[in-house]
Amino acid sequence: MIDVHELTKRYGDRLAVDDLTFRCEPGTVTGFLGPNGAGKSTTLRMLCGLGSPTAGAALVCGVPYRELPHPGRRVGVLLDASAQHGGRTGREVLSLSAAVLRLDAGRVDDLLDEVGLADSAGRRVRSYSLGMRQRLGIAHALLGDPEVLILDEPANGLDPEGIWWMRRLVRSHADRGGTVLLSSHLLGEVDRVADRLVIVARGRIVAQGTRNELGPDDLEALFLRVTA
Ligand SMILES: Nc1ncnc2c1ncn2[C@@H]1O[C@H](COP(=O)(O)OP(=O)(O)OP(=O)(O)O)[C@@H](O)[C@H]1O
Repeated sequence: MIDVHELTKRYGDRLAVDDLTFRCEPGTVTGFLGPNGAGKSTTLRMLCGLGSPTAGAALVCGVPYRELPHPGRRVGVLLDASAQHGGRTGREVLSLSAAVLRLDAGRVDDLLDEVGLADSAGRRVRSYSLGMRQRLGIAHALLGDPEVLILDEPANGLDPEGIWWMRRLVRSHADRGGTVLLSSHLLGEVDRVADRLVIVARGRIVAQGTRNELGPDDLEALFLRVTA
């Protein structure tokens, strides 16, 4: 469960997030859409404890992220796939986090396999392509088998097979009762996988609901209309 309530973030005199309220229920995928600079990443960062709200609340599993006793086992986060240390191998990145989460080593190998990095696991991350970093970031998010996934542009850099795989992964996570909040500029992808949409512009929600609730327009037309 994700609960964003009257969430506001101000940087100096710039209002990046302006009084957002929405909820993501277990068993659903929520697509979080908006033009560049709309406030999506700022919102996701606050949900993951990487920034404090100026006002309002960003709750995951009922509490602010920083108050979760075992966050890696509750919430899987992919915000910036390039944030991993370039001098570590893919396997080292996952093994370090697996040790923190007290997972057995087999989990790392299973995930490397699942994300298609088994053959590159011994290579340093600095030699990875963008798509490979993205796959590693996804493996990292899944490591603790969390109920909530918060993913910022997860398809970034993925090849067509990777995008297909990502869509299935997100869908099956929700179908097993998980909660997914997914930010992306790929409207067609979001349209295929999301149960609900939250569209923001200039820090404010300009539309939210299921596709049916949002009317018959195709998503691109709807997006352009509500964000204009
Ligand atoms: N650390 C910061 N200091 C000052 N302003 C910031 C900071 N981070 C973000 N902003 C501003 O907040 C607003 C929202 O930015 P944010 O990165 O959340 O948008 P976004 O919807 O994720 O955009 P994009 O689709 O381009 O990633 C922008 O005007 C941005 O310039």
